[in-house]
Formats: sequence, C-alpha cells, structure tokens
Amino acid sequence: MHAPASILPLHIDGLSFEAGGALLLDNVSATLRPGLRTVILGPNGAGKSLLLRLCHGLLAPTGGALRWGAFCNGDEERVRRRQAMVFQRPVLLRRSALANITYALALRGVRPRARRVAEARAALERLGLAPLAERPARVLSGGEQQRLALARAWALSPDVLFLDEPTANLDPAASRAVEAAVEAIHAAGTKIVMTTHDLGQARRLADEILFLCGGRLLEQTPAATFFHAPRTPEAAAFLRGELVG
Ligand SMILES: Nc1ncnc2c1ncn2[C@@H]1O[C@H](COP(=O)(O)OP(=O)(O)OP(=O)(O)O)[C@@H](O)[C@H]1O
Repeated sequence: MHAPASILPLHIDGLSFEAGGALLLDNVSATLRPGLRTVILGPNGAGKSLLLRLCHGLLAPTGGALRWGAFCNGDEERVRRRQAMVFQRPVLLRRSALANITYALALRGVRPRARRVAEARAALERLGLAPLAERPARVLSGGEQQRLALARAWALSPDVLFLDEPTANLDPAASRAVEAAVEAIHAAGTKIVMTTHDLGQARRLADEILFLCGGRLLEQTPAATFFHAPRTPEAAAFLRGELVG
C-alpha cells in the first residue's frame, strides 16, 4: 500500500492579518517544503506565533491565502488531519498520559481500541515516557508534559508539525530532550516548522530560517547562510542582540 501523498508544500501567498486597525502580518509570501526544518525567528511581536496559527488554520487571514500541495484538491478535512501543533504551554486533557494519546487517535478514527493503545504506548516509548503511561497528564513536570504533547502529535504521523516556542518554559535538560524529540520526528519524515527565541536552538535545529520583523517577512534563507551572512540589516542587528521588539 502506498503512503498517502503529503499535503505539502504549503504556499503562503501574500498572507496578511489585521486586527484593531493594526496590520500585524503584512503580505507574507513563502513556500514551506517537506524535508526542511524551518525555524521562524524575529523580535518580540514580529508576528511569529500569528504566522504559525494562520498556517495551522487556527485563525483566518484577512488577506492573501494558503495553498496546500497539489494532491489536496481543496480537501480541507485532509489538510486539517495531516497537521499538528504543539504550543508553548501544552494543552493536555485531565486523563492519563496514555489516554491523552488514545483519545487523539480515536478522534482520528483509529480502530479498534487495542490498536489505539498499542500505538499510544509506542509513542510514549519513543519519547521515554513509557513508565509514566498511567500517570495523570497534569501532574507531570513541564518537560514531561511537553514531551507528551510531542508524543501525541507524533502518534498522528502528521505531514507537518507546527511548534510555537516549545521550550520557552523549560530548563536546559528538558529543552534538550524536546530538541531530541523534534529531531526524531523530523527524521521520521514530518516537516518541522517552529518558532524559538533561543538562537542556539535555532542553530542546532534549523535547515532554513524565516526572519520576521514588524509583521513582514524579511528573509527566507538557508540556516548556514542566515547565521553567517544575513541579507538584511534587521537580521544582522537581531543576531547581534541589538534589535528588540
Ligand atoms: N488574535 C489576535 N488579535 C489581535 N492581535 C493579535 C492577535 N494575536 C496576536 N496579536 C498581536 O500581534 C502581534 C504579533 O504577535 P505574535 O504573538 O505573533 O508575535 P511573536 O513574534 O510571536 O512575539 P513573541 O516573540 O513575543 O511571542 C502582537 O502585537 C500581538 O499582540
């Protein structure tokens, strides 16, 4: 059996978002291709989270459009089901770690229950969480909760995973565990699109950088080039720590 064709690439065509009379995202165009880890950088308030939320369909743009890959044929349900998002603060249900994943699999129509449990246990195992399977998700540490959110997203085998500052609240050890999980998810074939304020993390994880400033996309640049020789003065100032939101 062939794997279903990816919903990628995602073409972002002149995307804008206006609220309260302010243009918060201004005519952003980019193509997000499979395989590359895309890291979105920029100062506070640049519009990084907004761009992720628009791409994931949590917000509707006030201008422009998203076009998913050729095989989507306007199938919005398929586009929705083949992507996942992990937030700075993980959104977990008041259930066990295991049940958080089996519930997500049930919503995706995975049957029977025994298959959901087996897949959920495998997902926990991949992230080193198997011993915590029966523990209520909400009593897990912040780092464990974030890994659980990643395990749940990964269990759904998305074509693309959006991550909004996934290590913002974590200590260095927990951050490294999350980075290792992101690497493993990437290696398994899911496209990574993430925001971070941690430039070291961006250097470790990124294949390409989207640099946003004041709601405008100033660069879409291979990571090695961006950190070595950014094209715009704003990006150069940002890398020197001089450009703050
Ligand atoms: N749904 C919304 N309605 C109105 N304004 C919004 C909405 N979401 C975000 N904003 C505003 O848009 C601007 C960009 O916000 P966004 O969260 O995308 O920035 P960011 O680049 O992720 O910043 P940070 O690095 O501080 O998280 C901010 O001024 C924010 O207050």
